[in-house]
Amino acid sequence: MNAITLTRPDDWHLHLRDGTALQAVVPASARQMGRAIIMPNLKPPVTTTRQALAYRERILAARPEGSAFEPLMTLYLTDNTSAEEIERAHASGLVHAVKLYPAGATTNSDSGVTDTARCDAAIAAMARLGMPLLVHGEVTDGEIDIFDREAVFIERVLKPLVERHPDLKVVCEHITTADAARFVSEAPNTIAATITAHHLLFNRNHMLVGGIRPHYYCLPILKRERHREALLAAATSGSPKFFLGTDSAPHARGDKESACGCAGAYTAPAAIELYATAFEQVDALDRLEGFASHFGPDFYGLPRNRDNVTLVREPWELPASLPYADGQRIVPLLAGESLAWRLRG
Ligand SMILES: NC(=O)N[C@@H](CC(=O)O)C(=O)O
Ligand SMILES: [Zn+2]
Ligand SMILES: [Zn+2]
Repeated sequence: MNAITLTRPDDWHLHLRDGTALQAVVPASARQMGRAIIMPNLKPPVTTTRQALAYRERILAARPEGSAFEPLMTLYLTDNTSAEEIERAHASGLVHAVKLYPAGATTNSDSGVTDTARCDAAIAAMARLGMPLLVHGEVTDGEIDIFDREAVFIERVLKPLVERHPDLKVVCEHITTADAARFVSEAPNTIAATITAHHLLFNRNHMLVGGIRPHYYCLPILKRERHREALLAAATSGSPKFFLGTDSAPHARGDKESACGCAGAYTAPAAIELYATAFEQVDALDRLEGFASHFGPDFYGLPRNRDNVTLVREPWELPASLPYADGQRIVPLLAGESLAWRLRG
């Protein structure tokens, strides 16, 4: 096969930042994706509908001329989020989900939730309104090994949460383990997951063997090969519970190549090509369209995109770096390396 045409994909987990960084990264996603669920972990976080709508305007203004890219906004859940704020968000028609960051789990999560019991009223409102809760599923307990934090979160936090709120729609974001893939597969249809391209392509050896490679460092951290294989099996299974979410998380080169480097892989410039590479490894390119373009909107209750994109088998090299905020540069994942598939146009 030398070309594949798909319904235009959407990105159900994307970081666009703000200010000049936003200006630098929006065109990459807008070129590929019809829509994207926009993460609210700005500084300060997007905790109110008003902030989300203002942020949406800034994203719209950063789109290239003629782009129809549609940002789907989210709120950042805190211990103090009220049921009224959830109702306001839902009534806006422009805020599509609410994001749960356990406090301290990842980049800009200091204002996150300390105990989900404190958010019961807000979560009950979401369950009632059919608004999905998007979960960064890692415990933050210092005693739990970083490679175990997702599996422990499922047992300690997620299972009790969905038992308390059986109608709640949940997206387990950027899952990285066989444990999470199994939990989602066996759960009711209210529970789905996004999977990043980098977790489908790489394991922890890629990050740590032969030198430490900071551009592979993201959270949840890359795991063992058996977990990568389980994720690839889930993504290519044809199950509508698993869909595309890049977790493209831009950080300036100096913040990544550092003694204490930031977590996040910048994958937006080659997102669909990276997914195609992963799917082709297991001869499952015929399953890419469902994962990339159908199952996400179906879960969120939105229409599928009506236009198409075409991927062609045409080797190309990712740039070594790209312009970023305030004269800084950003290094995309697989910078300087070659990919077999290229998005046409
Ligand atoms: N994935 C990451 O490693 N980083 C994300 C935060 C997140 O999605 O957890 C970021 O905002 O930089
Ligand atoms: Zn996260
Ligand atoms: Zn993320």
